[in-house]
Parts: sequence; structure tokens; C-alpha cells
Amino acid sequence: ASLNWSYEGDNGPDQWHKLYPVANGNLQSPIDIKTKNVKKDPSLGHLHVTWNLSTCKEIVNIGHSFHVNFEDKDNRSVVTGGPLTGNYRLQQFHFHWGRTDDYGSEHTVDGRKYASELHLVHWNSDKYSSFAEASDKPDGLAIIAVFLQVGPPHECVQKIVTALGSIKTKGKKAPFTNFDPSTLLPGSLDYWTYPGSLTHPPLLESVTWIIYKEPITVSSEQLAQFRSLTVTNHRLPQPLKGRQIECSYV
Ligand SMILES: NS(=O)(=O)c1ccc2c(c1)[C@H]1CCC[C@H]1[C@@H](c1ccccc1Cl)N2
Ligand SMILES: [Zn+2]
Repeated sequence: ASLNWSYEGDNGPDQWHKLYPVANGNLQSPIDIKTKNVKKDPSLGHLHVTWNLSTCKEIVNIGHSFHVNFEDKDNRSVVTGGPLTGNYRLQQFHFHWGRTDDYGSEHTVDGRKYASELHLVHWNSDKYSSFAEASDKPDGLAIIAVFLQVGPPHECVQKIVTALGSIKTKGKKAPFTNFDPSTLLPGSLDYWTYPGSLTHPPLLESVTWIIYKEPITVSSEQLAQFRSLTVTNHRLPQPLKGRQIECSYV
């Protein structure tokens, strides 16, 4: 089905509110993280990530992006701890990028834009029986975000870039197995967290965002390969509307 929204032109982000009124809601994402306003929370412990590479299934071209989908019929790949209560099951990951290396991330840090941003999408499998059921609940989703900056190529991102060659057209999918997404995490496990939304339609305000402070590094050529699928797919920062951003007590 062709989407009723896009990242540019008549159905671009400024128009999303017409079909998705929640676009003007109080918990919209992404946001700009103003580090001086972040509150250190001693009760915020470490995040516990247990992703099992056996659950990695396929890579799919969805037009405005590509998704790496995981089998989510059991709790082999979950995240817990930090701001979360219970287990959140990994469903998929994807990236956002821009037309050039100067911008492309969705969240920004003191106005700084990164070249790209990785989202690892999880749903609350303790309370809900499916992603769809969890996707519109306030405690339904947890998305881990990692910033990408430009530098030397990333060995594991290269596996993803190579796989893009087999899904060049929208709707195409290819097997993508035994990939361990924890190879995409940065060295330091310090993170920010705040309540927000999906960053494109349906823009549901059901997300606990967990954003690692330290970026990972990919090469300009690897980013250019992302753009070979679609040139840009990031939403600009939204109003904070009084939300408090907390950071782990590390
Ligand atoms: N940039 S992001 O990580 O904040 C983001 C934004 C929107 C959506 C997603 C991820 C993903 C999460 C899995 C389903 C999919 C999607 C969706 C599609 C069809 C039906 C429902 C849903 Cl939720 N929408
Ligand atoms: Zn995303």
C-alpha cells in the first residue's frame, strides 16, 4: 500500500497532523537534548540487553527506509532494567539519515545533528501479546537510539550495507540471519531517557526513549549506501512540552 505521508513535499512532516493529529501532541519525538536541563537520576540503573543472534530474520526495503526484522515469538532477545519495568522484546531495527553527512539524526544534542541514528524497537511482552497491541499503550514500546558519526567504516554496519544490494526496490526482502545487534552499541553505556513517540506516522505516544550518549562511527561511503535506497528519512526535533529528560547515574 502506498503511504499517505512522506518526508518531503505535500505529505511532508509539516502536514502529518492532518491525517495524524497526534503529530501536534505533548509527547512527540524526536527532541533536542539540552544537556544542562538533564536530571541525573540515582535510581536509573544499567540497561540489560540480551539479544540472541538466532532471532535475526530478514532485511526489508519499506520504501522510506529499510528494517531488519527479528522473530519476536519468545523472549530470546529482550531489553530490561534502566527506566523499564519488565521485559521488552526486540522487534526490529532501522536507521535514519539525511542528504549529506552534516545531518540525518532525529534526536539532536545541544543542537548538534549527527549523520545518522539507529533505532532498536522493542515492545512490552510482559503486559501485551503483540507489537500491535503494545504499540499504542503508554508503557508499550521502548526504543534504543544510537547516534552515528562519520569516520572509519564500521565492520558490522558493513554486513547491513552489503545486504542492501539484494533489496534495491520497495517491498523486496532478503534473509538476514545471525546478526548480533549488540555489535552496534557504543563502548560507554551512559544514556538519556524520556517519554516520547514514534518519529513517523502513526506517531503513537507509546515510547520510552533510551538514547546512548556515545556515538558509533561509520564511513561516508557506508552512509552513501543508505542513501541509495532513499535520500532522506528524518523528522526534525519537536517541542519538549515540559517533559523531563533523565540520565543514568554513571
Ligand atoms: N522511527 S521510530 O522507531 O520511532 C518508528 C516510527 C514508526 C513506526 C515504527 C518505528 C515501526 C516500529 C515497528 C512498526 C513500525 C511502524 C508501524 C507500522 C505499521 C503499523 C504500526 C506501526 Cl507502529 N511505525
Ligand atoms: Zn526510527
